[in-house]
Amino acid sequence: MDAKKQRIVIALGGNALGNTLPEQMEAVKITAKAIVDLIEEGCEVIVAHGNGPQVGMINNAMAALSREDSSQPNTPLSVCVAMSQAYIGYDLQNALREELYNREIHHIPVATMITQVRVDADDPAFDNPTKPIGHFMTAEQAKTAEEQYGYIMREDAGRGYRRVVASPKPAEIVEIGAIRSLVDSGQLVIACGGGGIPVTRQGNHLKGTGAVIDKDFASELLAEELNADFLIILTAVEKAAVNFGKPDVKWLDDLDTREARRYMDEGHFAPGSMLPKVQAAVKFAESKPGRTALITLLEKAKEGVRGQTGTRIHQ
Ligand SMILES: Nc1ncnc2c1ncn2[C@@H]1O[C@H](COP(=O)(O)OP(=O)(O)O)[C@@H](O)[C@H]1O
Ligand SMILES: NC(=O)OP(=O)(O)O
Repeated sequence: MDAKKQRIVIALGGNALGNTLPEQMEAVKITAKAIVDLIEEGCEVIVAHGNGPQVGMINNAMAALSREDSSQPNTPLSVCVAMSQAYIGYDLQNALREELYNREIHHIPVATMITQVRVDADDPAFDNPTKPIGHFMTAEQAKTAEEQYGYIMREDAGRGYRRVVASPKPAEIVEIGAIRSLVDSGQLVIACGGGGIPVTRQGNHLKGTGAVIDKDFASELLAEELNADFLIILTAVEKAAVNFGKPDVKWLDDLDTREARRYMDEGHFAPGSMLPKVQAAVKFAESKPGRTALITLLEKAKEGVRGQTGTRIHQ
């Protein structure tokens, strides 16, 4: 009998998708290779992804349209998240299909699930926007965006200014039943894109809400719900570090959740970038014995699964 396949939820970060339309079309080719490598290793893979640059771009375009044409009401941020899921899912599923075919793998259909994620209407995050979206701006451009459009702008880790929006925690993946059916039938599923379309429940009605959920937390919930063995967060660094950016930087290979919590308390992981990844990794590792989270570079995913690199977080 075949050994049980390792079930892996992969969370793709910004470098897996690029910042512009042409960049994304190129980036997804490399991303698809890394994902299909894992399938060839014998893993069952579910793909989730971010949308920060894309949802900002879509939101700006829709706002410009409504400024030009007063008959066009502005598009809610939740609808922009839905648009970003479809746009990114389109590029990713095309690239994955092509890569599977290039390797003569014809039996795995690829599907993108438009995914709604319920959040709590009373989540305190609605009163404290923290999630950076869109492109980076200079201080001058940021001031103009604040004055002209009422955006809330924040400096982002020495890289420039970005708009920030509310980022409530994911409470429930609405389409989890459909996702599970597709995954269990052997399909390669892209789900919870951009953290999921944020909705609140009003009786039977799900109402879109103006926020962008962190894809690290949504991917963690997806991994728990699908009873995954592994949560892999693919980003722009091979490992998480303590004393990041300092001369005495120490790259982390293997951490138990107590050590990870200690490093978080000591402030080693930047909020809005590495901190949510480590928080999501710890939550997943503590959700059930045997579950492991891995943070590594997109290009190192295969070596990471083999235990050869990345930061592994376990109980
Ligand atoms: N302690 C740390 N160890 C490693 N990287 C860190 C740390 N703190 C902050 N970072 C930064 O976090 C970045 C990853 O976060 P982010 O750019 O938000 O990722 P993504 O878009 O892939 O979700 C890394 O590229 C690195 O610059
Ligand atoms: N939604 C989200 O977390 O997007 P990024 O990963 O691009 O920040």
